[in-house]
Amino acid sequence: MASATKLLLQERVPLARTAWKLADLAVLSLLLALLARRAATLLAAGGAGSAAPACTWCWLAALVCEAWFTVVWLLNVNGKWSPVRIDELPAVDMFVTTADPKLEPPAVTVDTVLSLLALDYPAGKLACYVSDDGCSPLTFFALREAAEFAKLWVPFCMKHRVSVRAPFVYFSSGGPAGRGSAAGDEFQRDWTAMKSEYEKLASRIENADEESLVRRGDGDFAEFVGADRRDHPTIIKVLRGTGREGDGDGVPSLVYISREKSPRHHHHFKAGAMNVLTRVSAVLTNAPVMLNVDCDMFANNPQVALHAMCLLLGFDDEVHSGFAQAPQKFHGALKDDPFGNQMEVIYQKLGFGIAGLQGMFYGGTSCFHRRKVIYGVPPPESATDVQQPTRMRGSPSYKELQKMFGGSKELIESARSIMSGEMFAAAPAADLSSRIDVAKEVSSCSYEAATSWGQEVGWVYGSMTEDILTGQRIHAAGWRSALLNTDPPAFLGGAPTGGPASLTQYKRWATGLLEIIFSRNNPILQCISRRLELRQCLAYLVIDVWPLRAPFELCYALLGPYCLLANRSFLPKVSEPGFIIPVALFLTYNLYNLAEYMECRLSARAWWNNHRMQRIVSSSAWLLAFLTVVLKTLGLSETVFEVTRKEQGQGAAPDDDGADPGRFTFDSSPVFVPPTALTILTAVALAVGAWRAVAGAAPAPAPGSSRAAAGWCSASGRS
Ligand SMILES: O=c1ccn([C@@H]2O[C@H](COP(=O)(O)OP(=O)(O)O[C@H]3O[C@H](CO)[C@@H](O)[C@H](O)[C@H]3O)[C@@H](O)[C@H]2O)c(=O)[nH]1
Ligand SMILES: [Mn+2]
Repeated sequence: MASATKLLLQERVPLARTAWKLADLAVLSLLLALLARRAATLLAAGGAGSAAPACTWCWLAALVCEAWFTVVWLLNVNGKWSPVRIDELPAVDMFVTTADPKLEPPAVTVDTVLSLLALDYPAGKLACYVSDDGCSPLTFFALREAAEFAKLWVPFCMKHRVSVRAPFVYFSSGGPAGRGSAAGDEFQRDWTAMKSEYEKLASRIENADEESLVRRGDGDFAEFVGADRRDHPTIIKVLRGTGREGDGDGVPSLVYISREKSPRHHHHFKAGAMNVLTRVSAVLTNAPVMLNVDCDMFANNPQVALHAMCLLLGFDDEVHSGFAQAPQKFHGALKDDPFGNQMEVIYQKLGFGIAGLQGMFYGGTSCFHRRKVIYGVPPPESATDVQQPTRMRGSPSYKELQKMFGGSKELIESARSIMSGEMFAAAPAADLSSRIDVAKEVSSCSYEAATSWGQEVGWVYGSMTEDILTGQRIHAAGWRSALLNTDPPAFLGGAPTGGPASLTQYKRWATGLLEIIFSRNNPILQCISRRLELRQCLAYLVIDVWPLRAPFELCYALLGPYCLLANRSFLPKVSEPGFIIPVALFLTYNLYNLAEYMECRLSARAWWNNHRMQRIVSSSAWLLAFLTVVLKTLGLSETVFEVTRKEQGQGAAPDDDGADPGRFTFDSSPVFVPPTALTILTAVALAVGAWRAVAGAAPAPAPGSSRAAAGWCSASGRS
């Protein structure tokens, strides 16, 4: 039975068929009546011989046959009597966010969207929604073209069981040869045709020009005329799908959304975009499961949605999988991780460790959520928990729902159905285009005013790292999360290349994490007042304190040069017995670290690169994040989400100028000032120390102290 409390990996849902059962019985009674009549006639004929049938043996034979037919009918009735529903997979709404056509080329977004449309999952149960915070006619144009291309691409992927369904990645990974058993003539032909279609698509997207698209102003682009990305009404376009069943050609629905923006309203960056996606999809398809990916995170494993269902439906108790998060992995990653942003060791060591506590953090992308979890519903057995807000208990009234979800009647009705826990509800909307007005209503800037959106409902506002904050709220409600670790990896994305982009990303993360610490959502408070487990709370703190590490590390890094310059020491001297302790610590700590990299099958070079980046990040990105949040707290500045630049097929080849893409580059950003200053200072101090050691070898105490300090400075790996 489908029940809210117990969902299994497999389900038997009985179907009601009363009318059919009555018909079964009617036929059966008629058959029996026929037999009775015949038997009676035969008996009568045997007795009186009066109204004897024309042919007795014929009647006898007929009786035997009809008796047999009755038996067959009975067997059939038995077989059909208690059927169950088959093919019970819940619907999934898939969200893709993009924010800037320059930093996030539309071709990248298109690749991601196509990989989602071609997932191995019933097409009628998938719908893909793209949020475009850039309000870009180019992005819209690219998606419109992709929607056409999908009609060829999806059937091709299904027919030939294509393994990677992001076309750019697929076609750049070589020719059709050696693609499994299907590599026959037909495959060769289809492959060549498809490649040429894809190249046409890519060049149409590449050559599209914003001005002429808008100037031509053909119907589709009318709404983009004069639209400023920071100030424009909502644009929603149904690119595919006149209903839950898509267009009936086996390709899921696709909807483009550029939410309303106005300078008078804070748009809350990605969190705001996700909340609009949540509401728009609620009034269109209202799937009980939602997947979200960044625009550069394509589905690398076409079965990922099926795998996710194993986690979402497979536990005896759904509390174990409020959401299923796939590890962030990167495609075309640079060799030996020069910018320390592939996070493999962090994922395998810390991530898998946390998966053993209350569960993996929500990472902002590559995650399947239950919609009701996003709506703030606590896990079943805690429904009566005293710590839950009253309005979450039982079934909330219309008024309560209105306070939480806002004024849209349609949204409230859809939320009610979701909160009841029904995973297999029937499709609400027949024709997506017929509900655009409702969808626009719920995506307006003012819709969230005086509702729970951004607080207890949806993606939580108030941190640049909205993912960690939102996941933490879910854990604090008592849910656990599951790790979706598939082989091949579920999703692959791009890691930023280059020093500046990488440090900007680290700075944003650190800023957001510190914002969490300084807010009412601080994990310690959540642990005390809600259901965030203590060890999970400590796990959140491991990353939340990133920016707080900066002042301490900076201070420690300054001690070395200071001691060298001032000819003092902050470590035991070589001659002292305590000297062995820092040396042993230094060696053990680094060996421990190196061993972790070895165990994750990474090179010593990768270990060194990561170690180096850690020191750079700490004295640059984390330090600046620390200062940014201090300024924000003092009300002197605002924090801003700086989008990471994405490149198509990144990491594959060196830059145009032939430079090594792993080489560390700088720009004029203030983020580089502290580490550069520190490096210069250390170099000077080392020179002074060395000079003193050589020139002043006579005065007894100095050399030991300088050497120990110098050793420690380079030991801490600062570069
Ligand atoms: O105003 C905005 C800003 C960003 N985004 C989207 O947010 C996503 C993530 O942005 P990106 O610049 O790629 O950030 P990353 O640092 O790579 O993202 C990681 O960290 C973010 C939190 O800092 C999470 O939101 C992401 O999901 C997670 O992958 C992208 O799809 C953007 O298009 C928006 O939709 N609106
Ligand atoms: Mn990203």
